[in-house]
Amino acid sequence: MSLIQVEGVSKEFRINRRHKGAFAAVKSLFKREYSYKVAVRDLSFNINEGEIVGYIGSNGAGKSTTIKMLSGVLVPTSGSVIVDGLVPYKNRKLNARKIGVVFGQRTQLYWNLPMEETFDLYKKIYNIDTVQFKKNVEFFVELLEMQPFLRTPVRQLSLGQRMRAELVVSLLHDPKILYLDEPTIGLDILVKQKIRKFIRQLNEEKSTTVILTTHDMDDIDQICDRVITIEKGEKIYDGPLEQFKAQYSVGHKLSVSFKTRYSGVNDPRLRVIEIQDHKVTVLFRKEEIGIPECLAILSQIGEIEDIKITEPNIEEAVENLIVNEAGKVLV
Ligand SMILES: Nc1ncnc2c1ncn2[C@@H]1O[C@H](COP(=O)(O)OP(=O)(O)OP(=O)(O)O)[C@@H](O)[C@H]1O
Repeated sequence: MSLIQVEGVSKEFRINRRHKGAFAAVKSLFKREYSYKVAVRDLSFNINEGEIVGYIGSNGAGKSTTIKMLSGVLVPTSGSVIVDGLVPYKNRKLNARKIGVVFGQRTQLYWNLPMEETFDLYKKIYNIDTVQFKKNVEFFVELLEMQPFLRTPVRQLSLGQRMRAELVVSLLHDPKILYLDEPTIGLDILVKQKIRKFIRQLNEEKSTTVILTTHDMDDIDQICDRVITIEKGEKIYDGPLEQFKAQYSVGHKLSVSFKTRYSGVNDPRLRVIEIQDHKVTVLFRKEEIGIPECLAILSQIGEIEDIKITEPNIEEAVENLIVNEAGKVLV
């Protein structure tokens, strides 16, 4: 049976309607008016133990609302959520022992305490066995290279150091599932790489199931095996990352600079997307035409000075998928 089972889940928020003016404020004391916002609609998916799933979509698509229902913070309006045999909102305490949560924009750390003492505090909160605790602290501190700043108060840590600390406190009690909401937001590329590598190692060594929401498509590319895409509250894709990229990417990009002015190419497999004097950029699909053949065709136009090939990009694939789906709705 799957570790996480989401079946026909919807979440609707009731929003207080406010009218302008003093009279309207008085009137609203007697008669409240509401509007409703459907944040998630008829959502279903299953996630097995040990999977790393990227949960992606545009701003306001419903990602955080889903994670909050999985972690028991929000109650679904309809449908069922079962996490490791429990209904999260009905068993918040038990569920909390099975999950770790990191929200990139919110902290679980204590400003004035150094990490060493914060770890001790979490040991008490979760009542973690001493042997398990020591083993975990050692393991995480080494993997995330945290030794140099264990005794520094949190308020003096950099954003990257704090994010590593957030990860550790959410993992000290060995949760089966880790929910990560924008874990690399605002970090420099070196720290991002460190965190991505850590998440993969965690998954390999402890089989932790990871659900990651992010707008950074490199996170998805480098961490996840499977992608679920949600748009306007509805699931629009669920499958392997590689299939997602192959199905929705616009293709490889090839930019060629000529010694002389670019004079035009006529092959349906090469889609010209940009022309600048001596330079042309074309899109092509590797299934239709290989790079050597592309270059052979382009070299007939003139002498080539420089080339640049860009791999399909997952960001474009997401945009493409959303445009496709919007088209379907309109038809
Ligand atoms: N407490 C709330 N009350 C009313 N509406 C809400 C509430 N929380 C979320 N919403 C609305 O539900 C929709 C989904 O929001 P949600 O935060 O889940 O999106 P998201 O995919 O996480 O977006 P982002 O990528 O911007 O964080 C949005 O339209 C949002 O405004």
